[in-house]
Amino acid sequence: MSKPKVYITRKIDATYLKAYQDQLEIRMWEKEEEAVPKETLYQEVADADALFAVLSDTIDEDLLSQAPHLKVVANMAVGYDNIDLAACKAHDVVATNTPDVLSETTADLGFLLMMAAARRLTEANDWVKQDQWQSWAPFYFAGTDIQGKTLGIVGMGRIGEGIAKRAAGFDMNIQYHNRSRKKDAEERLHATYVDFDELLQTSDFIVTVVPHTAETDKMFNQTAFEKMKSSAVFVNISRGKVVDEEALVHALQTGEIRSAGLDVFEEEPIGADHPLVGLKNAVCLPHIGSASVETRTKMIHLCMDNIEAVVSGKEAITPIS
Ligand SMILES: NC(=O)C1=CN([C@@H]2O[C@H](COP(=O)(O)OP(=O)(O)OC[C@H]3O[C@@H](n4cnc5c(N)ncnc54)[C@H](O)[C@@H]3O)[C@@H](O)[C@H]2O)C=CC1
Ligand SMILES: O=C(O)C(=O)CO
Repeated sequence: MSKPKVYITRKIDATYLKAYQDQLEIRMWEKEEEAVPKETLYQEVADADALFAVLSDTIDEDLLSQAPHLKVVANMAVGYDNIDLAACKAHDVVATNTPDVLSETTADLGFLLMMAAARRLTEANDWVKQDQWQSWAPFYFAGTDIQGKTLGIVGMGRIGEGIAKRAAGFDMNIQYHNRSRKKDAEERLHATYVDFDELLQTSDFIVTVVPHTAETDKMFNQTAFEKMKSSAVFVNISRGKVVDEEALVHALQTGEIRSAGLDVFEEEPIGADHPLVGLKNAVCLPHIGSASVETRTKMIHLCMDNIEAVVSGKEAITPIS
C-alpha cells in the first residue's frame, strides 16, 4: 500500500523527519528562506494527503480546490490568520496549529523587546559597532526603568500569561485587557482587568499578544496611540496587522510615545527602507518570537504528529477549533 503523501512548504533538515519516513512519503520545497512559488505549491498539493505549512503560506479556497486528496493542513504556528477555516471545513480538511509549545519562548522575546526598547539596547549596540564610543557620560543612552512601572497586556492568553509571570519577577504592576475577563489569571498573576481605553491611558508598557482577527485589525490606531502616555513603550509580538503602522510611525516620530519593540509587521518581510527601520526609537526584529532551536523543534514535531494522526484516521492532537 502506498504511503500518505506530505508536502512541506519550507526546507527542514532530514533529521527532524527521520521518525516519520516509514509511515509517510515526504516531499518538500528545498529552500529555507524563499517561499515556494504558487505554481509549484499548487502542483505539489494535487496529490498530497497532508500539507505542512508556515505562517506566510495562504491556505484558502483557491489552494484547497487544487488539493482533492488533502486531509490535513498543519500550520507551523499558533496563529492561523493565514488559513481560511471555513474553506478547510467545506473541503473536509482538518487544520492544526502549534499552541503551548512556543508560549514561553515567545513570552521571553516579548520581554526582551520591552527591555530593549526601554533601555535603548539596539541604539547603544549600533553606536559601539560604528566606533562612536569616546568616553563614559552620565546620561548617554539613558533609558527608562521597568521595575515599579505598570505593564498593560492586551490579550491575556497563553503567551500573555507568560509575559505577566515574567513581569512579576521585575516588580511590575500588571493590568490586562482581554476579550473576556479571566478571574483565575487575576488571582494567579496578581493582574487587574481594565478596559482597553484605561489600559492605553494608564500603562507605562503595553504589550499586545492578541490573534489577528477582524476585531483586532488595526486596534492600535491613531486614536489608541494618542491615548497612551508620552513615556509609553509599545511592544507588538502578535501580528503586524493589529497595528496601523502609519499611526505608529507618527507616534514615534512626534514623541506621542517613547519607543516600540516590534517582532511583526503589516506586510512581511520588511526591508531597510521601511519607515519603522529608520527610527532610532523602534527595535525591529524579523518575526522570531518562537525562534529557539528547542521550540522550533517542538513545533516541527507537533506538526508532523498532527499529520500522522489525521492521515491514519485518528483525531488531530491540536486541531484549530
Ligand atoms: N511573534 C511571534 O513569533 C509569535 C506570535 N504569536 C501571536 O500571538 C497570538 C497569541 O497566541 P496565544 O497566546 O498562544 O493565543 P491565545 O489564544 O492563548 O491568547 C490570545 C488571547 O487574546 C484574546 N483576544 C482575542 N481577541 C481579542 C480582542 N479583540 N480583544 C482583547 N483580547 C482578545 C483571547 O481571548 C485570548 O485570551 C497568536 O495568535 C499569534 O498571532 C504567537 C506565537 C509567536
Ligand atoms: O506561532 C506563531 O503564530 C508565530 O507567529 C510564529 O511562531
